[in-house]
Amino acid sequence: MRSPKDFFRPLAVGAPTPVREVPFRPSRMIHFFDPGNAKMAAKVPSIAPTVDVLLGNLEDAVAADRKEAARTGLVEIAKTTDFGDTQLWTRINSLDSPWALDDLLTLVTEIGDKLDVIMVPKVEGAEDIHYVDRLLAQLEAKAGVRRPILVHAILETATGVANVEEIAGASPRMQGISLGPADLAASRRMKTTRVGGGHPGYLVREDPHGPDGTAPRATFQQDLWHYTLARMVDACAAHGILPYYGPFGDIKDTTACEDQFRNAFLLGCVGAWSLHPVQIGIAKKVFSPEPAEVAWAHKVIGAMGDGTGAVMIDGKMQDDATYKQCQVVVGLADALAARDPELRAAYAAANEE
Ligand SMILES: CC(=O)SCCNC(=O)CCNC(=O)[C@H](O)C(C)(C)COP(=O)(O)OP(=O)(O)OC[C@H]1O[C@@H](n2cnc3c(N)ncnc32)[C@H](O)[C@@H]1OP(=O)(O)O
Ligand SMILES: O=CC(=O)O
Ligand SMILES: [Mg+2]
Repeated sequence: MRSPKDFFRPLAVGAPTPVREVPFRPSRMIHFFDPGNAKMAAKVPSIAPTVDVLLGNLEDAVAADRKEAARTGLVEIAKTTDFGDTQLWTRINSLDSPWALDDLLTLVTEIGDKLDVIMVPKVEGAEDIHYVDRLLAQLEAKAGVRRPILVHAILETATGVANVEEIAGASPRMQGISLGPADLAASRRMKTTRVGGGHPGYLVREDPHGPDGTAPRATFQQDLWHYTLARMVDACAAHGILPYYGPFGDIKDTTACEDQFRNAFLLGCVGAWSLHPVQIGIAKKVFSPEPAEVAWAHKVIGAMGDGTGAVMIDGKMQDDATYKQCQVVVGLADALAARDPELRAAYAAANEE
């Protein structure tokens, strides 16, 4: 095992120095597109200004005989598109596939200076991140890439979930983790065929009541993903990296998508994937704190002075802990407002009320 003193040393001579802190850049939606699909690729310049992250997907959803076209397409798009301050990410093929090595070799060599984050699917443990970490350092050094490309893991195997803490802390390149509910369901042998979201069969039922216990008993649908998401959020927070909800596959059910995204937001996630343009606005709405909530947080911070002691505001007790909660909300709102003029105006208006 390497000494902790070496944790922030480059893994190849000439590779850029690893970051000490993951930069917090808004990433409310990671918008997936297939760079080998001409129709989707043509939409990239118009979608780029409307999203926080554009992700050229090379893995699942790209057919085996279209893998090279997707890779080549991404290189072309990265070289010819002005992304402004929108981040460009990619999802490479899984490390046990015949394409992953060429994905990394080609992308870092050709567009390493354009890529912010590489998403690695089906990560099982720290060893997967170590493999990518060293290879990236070698390729960055060879290609003269000057800032380190960060790594994002998808949590989508039972083994990955069992090892989530070590994955989160495996490298200073670790930017974040997304829940991958579709592959995770398969890996765990769960009996859902949906991509994320709830299931009507996963419920609790009210106790028997009424005369002789025969009254109709209400049922309450539960969240299949709560345990994993909460575990993932804790692992990410403990290691100073960012947690995300992944895909919601029922594109037409925008209401349930919004609910699932909001659960993730409330639990600590900073964003989710958008698979279709209709999900972009949902993620933007959900992962931006409500203006009234931001105004409330400012009010608490203002009333708390140096952040210690206890005060009452509108009948609610505030102390050091709620001060910190409010700082989380205000910190996020400030970061989003710096990128999003509409949100900036909405927050300013709510503060003045
Ligand atoms: C479990 C996982 O791994 S999830 C991650 C992997 N999956 C993906 O990345 C899926 C990405 N999304 C898609 O492939 C598509 O959105 C699909 C297949 C779900 C639906 O596609 P379509 O049937 O074409 O949807 P629809 O007809 O509503 O599309 C409307 C328009 O939006 C375009 N569009 C659809 N999805 C996207 C997208 N993600 N990005 C950009 N444009 C898109 C379509 O090309 C179409 O364009 P047109 O109006 O010029 O014809
Ligand atoms: O890749 C995502 C998933 O849900 O599987
Ligand atoms: Mg998957």
